[in-house]
Amino acid sequence: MRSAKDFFRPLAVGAPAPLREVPFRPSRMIHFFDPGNAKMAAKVPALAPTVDVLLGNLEDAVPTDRKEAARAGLVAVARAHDLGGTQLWTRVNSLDSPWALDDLVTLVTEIGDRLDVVMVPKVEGPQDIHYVDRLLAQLEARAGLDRPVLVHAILETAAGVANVEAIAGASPRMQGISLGPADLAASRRMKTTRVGGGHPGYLVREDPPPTSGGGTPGDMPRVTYQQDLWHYTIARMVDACAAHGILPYYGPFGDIQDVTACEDQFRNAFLLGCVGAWTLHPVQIDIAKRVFSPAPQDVAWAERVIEAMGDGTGAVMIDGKMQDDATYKQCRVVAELAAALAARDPELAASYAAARKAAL
Ligand SMILES: CC(C)(COP(=O)(O)OP(=O)(O)OC[C@H]1O[C@@H](n2cnc3c(N)ncnc32)[C@H](O)[C@@H]1OP(=O)(O)O)[C@@H](O)C(=O)NCCC(=O)NCCSC(=O)C[C@](C)(O)C(=O)O
Ligand SMILES: [Mg+2]
Repeated sequence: MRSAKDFFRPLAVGAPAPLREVPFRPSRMIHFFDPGNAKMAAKVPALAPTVDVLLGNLEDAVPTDRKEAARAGLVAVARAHDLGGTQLWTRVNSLDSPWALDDLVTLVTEIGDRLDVVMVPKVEGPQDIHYVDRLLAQLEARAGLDRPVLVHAILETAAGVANVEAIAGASPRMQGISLGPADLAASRRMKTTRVGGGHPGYLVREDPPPTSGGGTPGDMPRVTYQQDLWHYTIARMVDACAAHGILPYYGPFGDIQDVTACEDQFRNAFLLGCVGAWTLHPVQIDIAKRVFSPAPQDVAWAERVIEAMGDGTGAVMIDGKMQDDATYKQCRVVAELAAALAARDPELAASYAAARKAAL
């Protein structure tokens, strides 16, 4: 553990100073593409204005014999296109793989000035972040970068979940954490075979009605309620991130055709505190945009409460509901998120303005 007084010191001579706060930039969807797939890479200029984050994926889903092509493809994409306000992230290969070192060395020295965040898969504890932290500092110094590349961890091992608080606070570079439900399920020896989402077998059944003679509880029709396999992990991840001032994300939803269940999973994560999710296919982009942007009527309500609460202390009644210092804080979360998103999304800004007008 570094001493508190050294925490914000650069880890290499000539490396840029670490940031004191994670800048809040819209990241409702982290859109995955394979930079070694020429057809997908060709879509980058058209995709960029439609997403908050474009992520060149080098890890799982890129076959072994195309790892180098994916890395080279990402360098080419970053050099060829100006992505405007859209962030460029990458997911490098896992730290125990034969590719991770070259991924980091090549990307930071060749396109470090274009790269906002490096996503590190299969993080098991703070030691993984410390390794990447020092290496990035050395590479930033070599590349002459004037701002640090941030780090995002994927929570996809049982050890990673057990250490999530320490991972979140391991470095000032930590930008956020995403759930990695597929690898996490395997690591935990869960018996699912999916990427995120629920499972019909994970349920609670209502109590049997009182028996009056015949029949056993096993014979009676009873309603069942499917439960959320990921609730515990997401809630824990959100707390770890919030406690350390970094951002939590849902991660991927693999049933591309089931847009309804995707929206449900994304919305649960949004309500619990996540700021975005991964989009694996273009059909998921608008879902994430819709879900991770506060609804116009919620924003209008939040602004009304903020106005009525003045300096944010005391208690008032609005439409039969008590408002006080704590509801004021919740409303500020919603209103501040809406303002940050609207600054980058004129369509959203217009829908907020219309709801504000209707609420007058
Ligand atoms: C699922 C796949 C194979 C279906 O790809 P497809 O071509 O079969 O689908 P399609 O519906 O036929 O595609 C329609 C059009 O969209 C294009 N397209 C399709 N996807 C994209 C995309 N992402 N970005 C840009 N364009 C895309 C595709 O090229 C096609 O273009 P066309 O109309 O011109 O022919 C494809 O969407 C894909 O490869 N997506 C990314 C998969 C990926 O990155 N997986 C890894 C992340 S999840 C993960 O790693 C787990 C985790 C965290 O680690 C853990 O839980 O452990
Ligand atoms: Mg994974």
